[in-house]
Amino acid sequence: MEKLKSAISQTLILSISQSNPPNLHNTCSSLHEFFNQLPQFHQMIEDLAHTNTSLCLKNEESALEFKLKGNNCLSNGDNSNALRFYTQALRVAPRDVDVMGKNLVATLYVNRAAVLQKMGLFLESLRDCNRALAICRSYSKAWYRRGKANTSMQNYNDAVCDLKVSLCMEHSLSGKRQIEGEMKLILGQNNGEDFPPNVIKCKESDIHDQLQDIQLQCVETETKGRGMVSLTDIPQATLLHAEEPYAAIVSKNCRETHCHFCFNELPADIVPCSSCSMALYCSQLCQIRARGQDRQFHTKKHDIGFNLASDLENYVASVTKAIDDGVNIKQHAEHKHECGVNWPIALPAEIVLGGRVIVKSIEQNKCFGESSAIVNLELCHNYLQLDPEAKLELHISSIVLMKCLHHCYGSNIPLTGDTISQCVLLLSQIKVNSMAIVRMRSADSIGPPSSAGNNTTSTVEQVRVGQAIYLAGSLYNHSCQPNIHTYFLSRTLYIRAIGFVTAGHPLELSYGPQVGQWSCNNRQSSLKEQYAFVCSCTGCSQINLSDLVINSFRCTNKNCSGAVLDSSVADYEQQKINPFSCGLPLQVGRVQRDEVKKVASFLCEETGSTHRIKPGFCLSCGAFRDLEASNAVVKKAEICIGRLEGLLDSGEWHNATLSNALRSLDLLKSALHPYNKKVAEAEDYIAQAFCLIGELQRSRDHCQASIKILEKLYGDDNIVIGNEMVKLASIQLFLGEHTVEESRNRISLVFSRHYGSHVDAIFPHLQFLNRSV
Ligand SMILES: C[S@@+](CC[C@H](N)C(=O)[O-])C[C@H]1O[C@@H](n2cnc3c(N)ncnc32)[C@H](O)[C@@H]1O
Repeated sequence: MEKLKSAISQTLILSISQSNPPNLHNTCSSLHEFFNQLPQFHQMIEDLAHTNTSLCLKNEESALEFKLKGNNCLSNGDNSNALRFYTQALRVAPRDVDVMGKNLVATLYVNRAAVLQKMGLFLESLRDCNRALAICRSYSKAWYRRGKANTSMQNYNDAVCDLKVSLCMEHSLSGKRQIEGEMKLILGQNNGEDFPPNVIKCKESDIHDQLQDIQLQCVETETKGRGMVSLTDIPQATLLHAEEPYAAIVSKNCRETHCHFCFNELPADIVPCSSCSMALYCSQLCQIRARGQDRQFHTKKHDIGFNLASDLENYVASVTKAIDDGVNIKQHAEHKHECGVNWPIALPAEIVLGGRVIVKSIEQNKCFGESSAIVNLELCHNYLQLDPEAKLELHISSIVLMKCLHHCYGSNIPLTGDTISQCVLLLSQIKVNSMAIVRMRSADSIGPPSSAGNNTTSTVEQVRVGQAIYLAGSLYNHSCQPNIHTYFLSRTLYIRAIGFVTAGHPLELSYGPQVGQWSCNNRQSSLKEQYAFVCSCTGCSQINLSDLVINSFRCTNKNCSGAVLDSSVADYEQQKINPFSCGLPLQVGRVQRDEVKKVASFLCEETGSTHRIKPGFCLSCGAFRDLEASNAVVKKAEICIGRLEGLLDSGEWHNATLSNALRSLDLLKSALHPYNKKVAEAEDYIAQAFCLIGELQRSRDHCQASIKILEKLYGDDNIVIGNEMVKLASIQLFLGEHTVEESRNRISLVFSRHYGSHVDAIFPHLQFLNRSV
C-alpha cells in the first residue's frame, strides 16, 4: 500500500484531500485510472485476489503430515500436542479426499475424538464422532468412539446402541472382538439388563429475559444528528433493544481463539472452515452459517448399505437427524467469498467488514431481481471531517477492495468512479457506526497457598472479539455519562436502561470513553480521533465532580479539600462554564452538587460575574500550589509504581519494589488530590502485590481504598464499581470475612442493573463468589 501511495502525484493527492461526497466519483475514477497503469498495482491484486497465490488453501500433503505427527503424539501419550496436530490437519484437509478407503476429514475427526476422550473431554469427543458420521454414516470406528464417549458420560443406552451399530458395520474380526468386549463391560454394569432411558442430557442455557414493549423513536437532535428517545418512561434495567448484526467479523487478535461466527471462545473440538484454512468455528452449525452448506454432506450419508434391525435403524435415523438439524439454514453465508484468497487476511478487519456488507447487498439484490449496486445503509458518516491522509487511505482501500471483489463477482461489482465512491462512503460509515463486540473475561492472579487454597484476586476485563454493523443500534448517540448499557451474547446486541429514564429523554450509550475513566480533554481527543466528532454530551458540557478531580492536585492548605488544576484541564473546565451565564447557577448534576461544592466551592458561588478557573490555584480557597515542583514529585513516584506494575505482569518478585511503591503512594498522596485517579491505580497495584505475597488483610485495605476513589470518579452504581467489587469479594472470601456478603449484594445490584437476567450467561466464571464463608 505504501508503495502505491508514494507513486500518486501531488495534484491528485491535493484533489483527494479537497474531495467531498458530491464530487467523490471524480477523484475515485482518477485514482482508479492512475492505478490501472501501474504494474505494481496489478501485481498486488494478483497476490491478494487470485487463488493460485493463496496461503490459506486446503492441502492434502500438509494434512497427512500433521495427521502423522498427531498419531505419533497420541501413541507417546502426548495428548495436548496430538490434539493440536489433528486440529491443524483438519484445517488443511480437503473435504473430498479418501485415504485407504476412508474420507480423510472423517478419519481425522475420529482420531481427534480418541484424544479428546483420553483428555476427559467426552462431550467434545462425542461431537467429533457426530462430525465424522455426518460425512460417512457407515463409519464403524466413529460409532465405536461415540459409544465410548457415551459410556463415559453414563449415557449407557445410547452407548450400547452405538456399539451395536458399530458391530454391524465392522468388517475385521479383531475390530468386532474389541466392540463386543466394550459392550460386555457396559452391560456388566447393569447385570445384562437394558438401561432406563436418559432423561435430560444437556442443560440448555436458561435465558428468559424478554424485550419490553417500549416505544422508541428516532428523532432529529440539535447537535448530534439523529438520535433515539423513548415515548414512555423506562424503568431501571429494562431491556429495550436486541438486534442481530447486518454484518460482523472476528477481530484479528482473536482469529485463533474465538469462533469466527458467534465470537464465543473456541472449544477443544474446533471446527475449521470446509474450504479454506483460515476460519475457525466452535461448532458445525456456526461453520455452516458462515460458509453455507456443502453439497457433499447430502450425497454420501444415505448409503449405509447395511442391514440393521429396525430398532437400530431408528436409532441411526434419530442420531443422524439430530446431526442434520440446523443444516438447512437460510442465511447469507458471510464468509463464502473470502475462502481461499489472501485479501481477507491481509486487509484491515474493517475493510473486510465493508466487503461483507457489499457482498450481502449484492446477494440480496440478486434475490429481489434488482440491478447490482452498493447498498446505501442510510447511516451517517463523517467524510467531510476526515483529514487528508484518512481520505487518501479510504480511496486506496476502496479501490483495492472493489478490485478484489470484482475478481470474484465480475460484472455484479462494476468498477466505476460511482461504485468506488459508494464504497468510500460505506467505509466511512463503518468507521463511525461499527461496534466492537466484547466478551467479559476473568483474569486471576494467584498467590501462595493458604489454608483456604491459593490466594486469588479475580478481575474482570473486556476483550474485543469482533466488529459489527447493527443498523438500528447505529442510531443511538454517544454520551460520556450514558443512560443505557450495551452488551453482547453470541452476535446479538442487547441494550438495557441503566437507571430510570423519563419519556422524551435522549437514550445514549458510550462509544468507549466515560466520565471517571478519563479527563474531559482525553475523552474529547479520543472521540475526535476515532469518530471525527466533537462530543457535546452532558459530561463534556456541564461541570461534574470527576472531571474536576481526576487529574487534579491537592490544596496546600491542610484543612481544605479543594482541587488545583493544571492548565490543560483548566482550559476544558473553563469551556464548560458558559460565558453568558453571569449570575446564573452553574449546570452541575443534582446528585453531585454537594461533592462539587467541597472540591470547588468557588464554582458554586453565585457571584454575578463570570468564573475564571486559574491553573495552580485551589478552586475552593484560592491557595497557590507550585505545579512544576508537584509534577516532579509525581513523576518520581510514578516510576516506582510503574516498576511494581511491571513485576506484577512478569510474575517475578522483589520485596524492595513493594516497599518503594508504598513510599511512592505516600508521595502521590502528598501532592495529588485524594480523588486523583493515579492514587486509585497505585492503591490497586499495591493491593494485587499484597495478595501475591499472601498478606490478604493489607491487600483488602488497599483494594477498598482504590474503590472509594473510583466511586467518586464513576459514581456508586457504575459497572466499573461492580467489576472492582469482584476483586474485593474474592479477597474477602479467602479471608473468610462476613463482609463479603455486603460486597456480593453490591455486585449483584450493579450487575443486574446492567445485564438483567443475562448476568450468569455473561459471567459464568463468577459462580465461585457464591461460595459460603
Ligand atoms: C453512530 S452515529 C449515531 C447516529 C447519528 N447521530 C445519525 O444521525 O445517524 C454517530 C454519529 O452521531 C454523532 N454523535 C453521536 N454522539 C455525539 C455526541 N455526543 N456529540 C456530538 N455528536 C455525536 C456524530 O456525528 C457521530 O459521528
